[in-house]
Amino acid sequence: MEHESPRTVRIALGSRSYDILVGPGLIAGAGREIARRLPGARAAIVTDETVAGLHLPALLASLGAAGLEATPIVLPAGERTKSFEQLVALVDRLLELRLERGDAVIALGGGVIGDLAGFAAGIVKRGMRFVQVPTTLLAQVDSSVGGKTGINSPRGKNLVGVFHQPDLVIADTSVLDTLAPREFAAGYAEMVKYGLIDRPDFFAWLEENRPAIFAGGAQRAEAVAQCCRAKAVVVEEDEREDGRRALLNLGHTFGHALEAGVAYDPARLVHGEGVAIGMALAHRFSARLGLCPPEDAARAAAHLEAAGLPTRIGQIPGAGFTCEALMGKIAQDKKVKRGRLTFILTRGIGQSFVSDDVDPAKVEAFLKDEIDAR
Ligand SMILES: NC(=O)c1ccc[n+]([C@@H]2O[C@H](COP(=O)([O-])OP(=O)(O)OC[C@H]3O[C@@H](n4cnc5c(N)ncnc54)[C@H](O)[C@@H]3O)[C@@H](O)[C@H]2O)c1
Ligand SMILES: O=C(O)C(=O)C[C@@H](O)[C@H](O)[C@H](O)COP(=O)(O)O
Ligand SMILES: [Zn+2]
Repeated sequence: MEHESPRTVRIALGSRSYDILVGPGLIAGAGREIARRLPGARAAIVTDETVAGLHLPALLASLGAAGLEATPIVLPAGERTKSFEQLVALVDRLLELRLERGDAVIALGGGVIGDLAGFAAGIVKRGMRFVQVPTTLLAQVDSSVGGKTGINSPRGKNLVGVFHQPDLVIADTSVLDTLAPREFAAGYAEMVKYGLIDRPDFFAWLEENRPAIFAGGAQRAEAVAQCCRAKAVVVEEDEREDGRRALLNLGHTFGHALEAGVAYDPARLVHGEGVAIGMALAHRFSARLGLCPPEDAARAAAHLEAAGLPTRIGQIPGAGFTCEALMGKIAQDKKVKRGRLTFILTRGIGQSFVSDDVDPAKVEAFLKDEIDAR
C-alpha cells in the first residue's frame, strides 16, 4: 500500500456529502478546515473528561486561530454517558448557549461522544451542523463515519437515535498515541470487521501488518483510510440500512446483547471487545450451520486473539450470562423484521452475507453451548 499523508476520503451522498481527512497532526489545522466549510459558525465542543485533559487545548487553539468562537462541554467518559440523562443535559446546554441551526456541534472523542453529540446535533433546532473529530481508533475507522447516532437503553444498545450525517470528519491519527492499549485493540476489532465482511485481501494484509498498525506510523494511517473507504462504499449505497449496510453489523447482534448484558460496564466489556466476541461467534455459528469452513472460523478468531481481543463469552470478567437474557436482548435488535431475526453469517473469510432465515432455536442451542464452553 502506498504512503501519502494526509488522505481525503469523500462520502458522496448528494447534499449530505462530506470529506473525511485522515493523517497525523490534523487537529492543528482543524479550525481552518471547519471555518472553510462553515464560515461564521459558532461551535460547542462536546468531549469527555479524559479527552479534554489530553486534546482539548490543541483543538481550542486551532479554532481560536481560525477566528471560531467555541465553548467546551465536558462529559463523563465511558459507555454509560450514552444515556437519556446525558442527552437531556447536553440538549439543554446547547440551547442555553443560544446556538443556531447553522452553528456547529463538534464531537471531540470516541464513539460514545460522537454518537451522543451527533444525536443532540440531529434533534436540536431540527438539525444543527455537525463535525466529528474522532480520538479513538474505533471512532476513526467506524463510528465517526456514516451518520448513525444515538444512545443506549437498559433494554438494548443504540435503541434510540437518528441518522444525522456530519459535515466533516477530521481523523488526526497522532491522537491515538495516548489511547490505552485495551481501547486500541477494541478499535482494531472494527478494523478487522471490514476484512471479514468482504475484503479477504485486507484481512490478509492486517495479518501481516498488525504489529506495524499497533506501533503507529504510515501503516496505521493507511489502514484507517482503507477502513473509511470501505465504509464509504457501503454507506453511499445504503445510507439508512435498508439492505447491504446491515453487513456492517457483523458480530453486533451477539456483541450488543453482551454489552447490554453487562449493563454497559466498560470494566467488564467495551464495544469493540463485544464485536470481537460477536464476530468469533458469528463465524463459529456459521461453521456449525455448515456454511463456513471451520478452519476459517479458527483463522478469524486467531487473528483477533493475536491482537489481544476476547473471542469467547467466558472471557468476560464476572460472566453469568443466561441464554434467556441474551435471547431477550437479541429480540430487540434493530435488524428484526416482522418478528424475524436477521443475522450476518459467513461462508468464509471475507464472505459475509445477510440472512433473515435463521432459526431462533438454533441460535439458542448454540449460545447455550458457548456460554458453557471454557
Ligand atoms: N455510530 C456508529 O456507526 C458506531 C460505530 C461503531 C461504534 N459505535 C459506538 O461507539 C461506542 C464505542 O466507542 P469507543 O470505543 O471510541 O469508546 P469511548 O468513546 O468510550 O472511548 C473509549 C475510552 O477512550 C478514552 N479516549 C478517547 N480518546 C482518547 C485518546 N485519544 N487518548 C486517551 N484516551 C482516549 C475515552 O475517554 C474512553 O474512556 C459505542 O457506544 C458504540 O456503540 C458507533
Ligand atoms: O455504521 C453501521 O451501519 C454499523 O453498523 C457500524 C457498527 O460498528 C456500529 O456499532 C453501529 O452503531 C451499530 O449500529 P446499530 O444500528 O446496530 O445500532
Ligand atoms: Zn460497532
